[in-house]
Amino acid sequence: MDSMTPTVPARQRAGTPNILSIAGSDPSGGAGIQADLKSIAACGGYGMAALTALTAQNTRGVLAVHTPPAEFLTHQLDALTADVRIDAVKIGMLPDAATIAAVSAWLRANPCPAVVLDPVMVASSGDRLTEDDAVAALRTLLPVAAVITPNLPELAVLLGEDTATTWDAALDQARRLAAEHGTLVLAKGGHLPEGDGAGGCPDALVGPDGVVLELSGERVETANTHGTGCSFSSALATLYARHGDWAGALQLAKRWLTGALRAADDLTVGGGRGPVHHLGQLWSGESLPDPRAELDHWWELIGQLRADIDDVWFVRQLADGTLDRADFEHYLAQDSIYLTTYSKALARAAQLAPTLDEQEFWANSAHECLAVEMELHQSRLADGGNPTADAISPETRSYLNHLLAATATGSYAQIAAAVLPCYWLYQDIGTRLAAAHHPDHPYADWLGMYSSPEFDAATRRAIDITQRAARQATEDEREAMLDAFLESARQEMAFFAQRRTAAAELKLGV
Ligand SMILES: Nc1ncnc2c1ncn2[C@@H]1O[C@H](COP(=O)(O)OP(=O)(O)O)[C@@H](O)[C@H]1O
Ligand SMILES: Cc1ncc(COP(=O)(O)OP(=O)(O)O)c(N)n1
Repeated sequence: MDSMTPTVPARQRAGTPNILSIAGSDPSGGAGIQADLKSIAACGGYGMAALTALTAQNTRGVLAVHTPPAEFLTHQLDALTADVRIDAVKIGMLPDAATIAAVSAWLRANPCPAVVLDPVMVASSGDRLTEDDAVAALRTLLPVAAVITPNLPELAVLLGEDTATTWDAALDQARRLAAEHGTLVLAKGGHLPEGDGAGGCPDALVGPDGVVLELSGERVETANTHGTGCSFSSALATLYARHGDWAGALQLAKRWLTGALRAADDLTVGGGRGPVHHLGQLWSGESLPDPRAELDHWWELIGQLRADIDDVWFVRQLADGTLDRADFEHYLAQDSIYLTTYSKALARAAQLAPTLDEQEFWANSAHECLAVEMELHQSRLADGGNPTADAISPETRSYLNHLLAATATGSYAQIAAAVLPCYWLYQDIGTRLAAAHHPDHPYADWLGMYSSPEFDAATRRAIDITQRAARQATEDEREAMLDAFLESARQEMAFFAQRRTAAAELKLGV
């Protein structure tokens, strides 16, 4: 049978991606293609499977392996390429050299940029899944992969070395394997001995030049870890096909796998090492792993606060144009004080930014903040601006203290999260107040600024940057980001709700 349809690159495809697993069968459902299909489904892909081998296996071990003729694997693969767009491929158990040759020939004829190769050799029960003399053939297949996902013993066999006993040694081996084959290597710490110095179950995506992304995963207390390697590699392929970014896909895959391990003991499958619960998170109502979901979730968390802001006297009166001029000028004076410190937080984000692009965004924002907004504010102040520290209201001081603490001690990701509500809430309110924006509105220029396409674009960019930082953050750092974001949102609310104080009135000559 001829292969007729070229494999289509996977990057950022709209809709559900088609993911092909080329792997062996585990009738107990915890590893092999059964685990792959469940993982693919749980991570939002359409799963397909071409079988390389049938094992007689349960949760205690592998009793027998039957390998169909390699030509029949070629028939399966050709049947798919003749009909189905394949967005990513996961390769698992390849029992012998003939099977490896068939997969290699098919991939040469149908190149796919999104191949995750899990070089399965020995099941954790100790049973061999690949013939000894097939290891050399397996090495020749490695360059077709975008990512290779060996466990520590497999990593060592591929290099012809001893198994790493420390995380640093594992990272070094992964880097050398990546350099040798021009791929990324996912170093997995699941097999690290206790006291190796890494703690938990770390993973790292490693390229020829070193670590691209390192994740410090917690070790979940469960005996049910059968098929973790199969499940992880399928999740990685699926999430890459959905989002087009290996580091982001790894973050999501790791979080999903940790959730599946946490739910593993809810299942009762066999008397040995049982499977992880691939669908546990979906069944308990969690949504699909999605990099956009993190900030959507944050936004939902402040849903009530956003609704409450619309009811704040200041916002209501601003919208209907009845806001007293003295109240508006008091607000502008406080905002001017706020903006001088806020721009310093933006400048600090520029200083810590990991890319030139993000540095430029934050630096421009700091400048805009001072030059454009201050000018607008000061032109409207009765005394021409220049508020002094004496005039700071308790609400402004509290917000500034929060920002100062975040910039003094927080990481780049935390600072991004802390400055985000000022963009996002103003853009949100600005969009709704745009309905009140007509040339005769007493505060038309102010309303116009926060409902402009430029401010929308800047807000979108700040959200995207924060989202990317959240995706690459550790679990602890993401929590700190959320805390910073929620606190800034609360401070925004208090800022809008503040009333003129006698001291401020005196200073501002109201
Ligand atoms: N008990 C556990 N808690 C958390 N993560 C685990 C646990 N066991 C395995 N993992 C993770 O599962 C993934 C695959 O596990 P590993 O044992 O390294 O590979 P394999 O299943 O291929 O032997 C790794 O990310 C590892 O950190
Ligand atoms: C058919 C089949 N393929 C692969 C494996 C190995 O799976 P893995 O995810 O490495 O998990 P453990 O076997 O280590 O639990 C398998 N057992 N069967």
